[in-house]
Amino acid sequence: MSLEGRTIDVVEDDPIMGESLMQRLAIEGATVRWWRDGREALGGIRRDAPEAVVCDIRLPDASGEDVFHEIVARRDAPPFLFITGHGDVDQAVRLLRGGAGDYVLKPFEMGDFLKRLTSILPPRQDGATGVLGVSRPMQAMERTLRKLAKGRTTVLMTGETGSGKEVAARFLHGLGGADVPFMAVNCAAIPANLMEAELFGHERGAFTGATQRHLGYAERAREGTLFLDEIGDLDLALQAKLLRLLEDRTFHRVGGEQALPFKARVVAATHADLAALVRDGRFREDLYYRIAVITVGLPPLRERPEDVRWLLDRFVAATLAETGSDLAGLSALAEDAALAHAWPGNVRELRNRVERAVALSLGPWISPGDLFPERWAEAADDGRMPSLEEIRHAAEKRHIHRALEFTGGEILATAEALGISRTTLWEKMKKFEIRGEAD
Ligand SMILES: Nc1ncnc2c1ncn2[C@@H]1O[C@H](COP(=O)(O)OP(=O)(O)OP(=O)(O)O)[C@@H](O)[C@H]1O
Repeated sequence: MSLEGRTIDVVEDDPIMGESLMQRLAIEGATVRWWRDGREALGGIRRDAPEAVVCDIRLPDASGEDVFHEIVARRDAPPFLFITGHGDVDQAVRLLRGGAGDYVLKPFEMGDFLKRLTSILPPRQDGATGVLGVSRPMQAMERTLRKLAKGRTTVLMTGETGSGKEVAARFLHGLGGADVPFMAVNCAAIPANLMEAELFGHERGAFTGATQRHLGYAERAREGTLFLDEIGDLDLALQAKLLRLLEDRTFHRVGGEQALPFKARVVAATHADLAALVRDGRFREDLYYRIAVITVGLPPLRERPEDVRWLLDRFVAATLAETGSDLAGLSALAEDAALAHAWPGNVRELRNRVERAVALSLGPWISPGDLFPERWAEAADDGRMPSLEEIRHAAEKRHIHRALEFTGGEILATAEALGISRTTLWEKMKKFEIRGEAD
């Protein structure tokens, strides 16, 4: 079994050991990131969600055991392969009991190391990832959703507005395969007094104006998905009814006697801090625990620059095709401006900006001013035409970033891929203020 395409983080302070592990794992086809102390490792592993971690037990600022304990407390924690000296074997055995994957004793033979690492890796997921995003956190999220595809476990999607909670819910729904409905209900948009009848339906004559039987969302969802958006805005009385629906998996139409079976999966979404709403008495604690069993967090777009590029490419291509525009595409400077932007409205904002830019750009290339007209208008100086040199530098910088990402930050491989020497690459990285992940 090869390491082709696997994502592995190495936590090692020894430069020689670190470099040789990086090289060997890259040769095996893995995407590798290297962290040199505990603090760096904690941030990096949390952000990147690798499939496995190779970790030295002794680090300058912490022990590998500390790093492991911090990470293992998280859901979907990757397995650890510890590198230990003879003096640390007791500790390594303790770690194994605590759930670490395995350990190798220094000095070790590379073949044995690779075999052990391969054996602790989680099985490959069927089907390609990269539907929701290409960044590591989004790929990890996709893997989680694929695991949840079968069954009816309730899932809570959290994340800032526009980060893609509904898109992720629809993706999960689509994984189910069957041709069943996805019923989306915006709990913030429906008035509280109408919500019960909307959700559970009503019988004829249940109240004034109920001239016919009406099937609610819960019933129309059949064996599909009931997507409850903005669940934090659900009225307290309705929260009690929703809890009963989830506990008993039955419901009554308003004015109905008969208990009807509820067969759908509930996916709830919120951009609010539900735990805080529970503390304020605005959300039932029992319902909170019932729906938060599996919580999937959508990271804000500003924390995943790889997805900014990927989404830009997709949205620009799609919008050009849809509108029949003859624009050449996004300029390198516009992409840089997009990468520097904080995207408070997340993917929704990105999509809107692209659509507006395509509609308004005078071309041939979409400029930073097309994407961010408000900023362009404010800074008169910026309204000038970029020089050829600026365009060339921006393109070079962007391409070096891409190559570094592609090789997992491996300098030699990046230089080779770009057809320049290692020194030239270093010089350019310095000039463009690019920090290598592995330097
Ligand atoms: N991974 C993605 N790929 C393509 N488009 C996406 C992706 N994520 C979000 N979008 C687009 O961004 C917009 C907002 O997405 P979505 O409605 O899923 O966000 P949300 O988190 O549910 O927002 P809100 O909290 O405001 O309801 C939609 O137009 C959607 O098509």
